[in-house]
Amino acid sequence: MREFSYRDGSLWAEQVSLQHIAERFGTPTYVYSRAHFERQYLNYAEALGDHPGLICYAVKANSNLGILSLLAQLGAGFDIVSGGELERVLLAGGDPSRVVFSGVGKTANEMRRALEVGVHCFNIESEAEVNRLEQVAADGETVAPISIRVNPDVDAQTHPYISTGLKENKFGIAIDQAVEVYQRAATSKHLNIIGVDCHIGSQLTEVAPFLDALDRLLVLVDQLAELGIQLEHLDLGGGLGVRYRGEEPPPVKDYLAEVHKRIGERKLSLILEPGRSIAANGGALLTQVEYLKRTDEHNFAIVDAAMNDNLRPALYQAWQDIVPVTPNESESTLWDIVGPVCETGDFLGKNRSQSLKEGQLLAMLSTGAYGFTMSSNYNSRCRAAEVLVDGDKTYLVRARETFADLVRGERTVPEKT
Ligand SMILES: Cc1ncc(COP(=O)(O)O)c(C=O)c1O
Ligand SMILES: N[C@@H](CCCC[NH3+])C(=O)O
Repeated sequence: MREFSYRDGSLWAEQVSLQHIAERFGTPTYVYSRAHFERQYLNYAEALGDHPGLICYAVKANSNLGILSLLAQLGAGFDIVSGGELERVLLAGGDPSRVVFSGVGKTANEMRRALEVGVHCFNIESEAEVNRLEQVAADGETVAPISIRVNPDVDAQTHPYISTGLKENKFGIAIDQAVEVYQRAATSKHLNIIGVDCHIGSQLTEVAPFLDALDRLLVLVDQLAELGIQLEHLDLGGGLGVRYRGEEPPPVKDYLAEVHKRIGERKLSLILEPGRSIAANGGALLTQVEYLKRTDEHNFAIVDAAMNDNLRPALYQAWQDIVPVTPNESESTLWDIVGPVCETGDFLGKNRSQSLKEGQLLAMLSTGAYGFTMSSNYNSRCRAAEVLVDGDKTYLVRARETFADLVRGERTVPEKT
């Protein structure tokens, strides 16, 4: 996390101290580093080299308009999974012709809107979806560009909840049925087959599973070419994993060098949909210690951020570093760092060695991806503020929610008559 570092005994994001951000915007607050997002995106774009291709940032990782706009300004493409994400991309100035639309449950309305704005491609996940998209395109007297998401049945060797490329997962079309679905789609004058895609899982720290999937996809690409179905692109889905706690993901350029070697002379452009590796280490969740509570079993530090702000520890038992904004020299003890939500599973970190005081500020690191986007209002908690740091400037890119936001659209009912 190069952009988050200690200076003069305190933690900074780029040229702004987190202490200053907490004083100005309160806690809990997500803090993002613009430089990190830009560097990570450009790392992918540069690794494409002279090969044709498109980096479609996975909006689900962090969909704040500030983040999407800075990526749009760099010419990024976007991978979306809902109509809401599409509208965010458009509002942020993203180019719809660089958007790929993934997801197993696209509604007819979402398809219509995506056709209207001209997305690059629909990543189709089932035969039923082929039929629905064909109908929507026919009704609109247009042609929908499509790719079929195949499920290559490879083990991504990641957490089972974020593994998506095995036969038992709900995603994609089994690779041994893909030819049949392509042939069916090829009969339609309202569908234009342009690609193939897959996504085998997230937080992969080895390239081998990606390359296994690629090898299987290339067999399919060649088979389709023999049948007269020539694809223009191959989309390998999400990006590499990140370092949360000692993981060492390989450099993107090594990964893409292997990919290009395998694609060889085929006239295929490459699409990637990285989310986590662009966003995760560009964010920190700032929180304040409310209470210290010691029991016979445990020391609990109750902080003002909770599972509704960052669900990853509760959902995946994920580890993310929690560090003091201003470290002190006192002796450390083990703490469970927990939130105020009424759930035993509401923790941010367990058995963390810290020297803590009430009122102290902590930063939960590596929370730029799947942090705010997975947050909720559980326990009627207002969602956190989001602040983007750019050098010595700070932008409040999402105001902290208020009680009025919490109850917007709700109403009470009259007394029973
Ligand atoms: C279809 C698709 N593309 C891209 C991504 C982003 O993956 P990652 O954040 O691991 O780069 C995901 C999420 O895992 C996904 O489901
Ligand atoms: N939400 C997950 C990643 C899921 C990716 C979505 N396909 C995480 O926080 O690790």
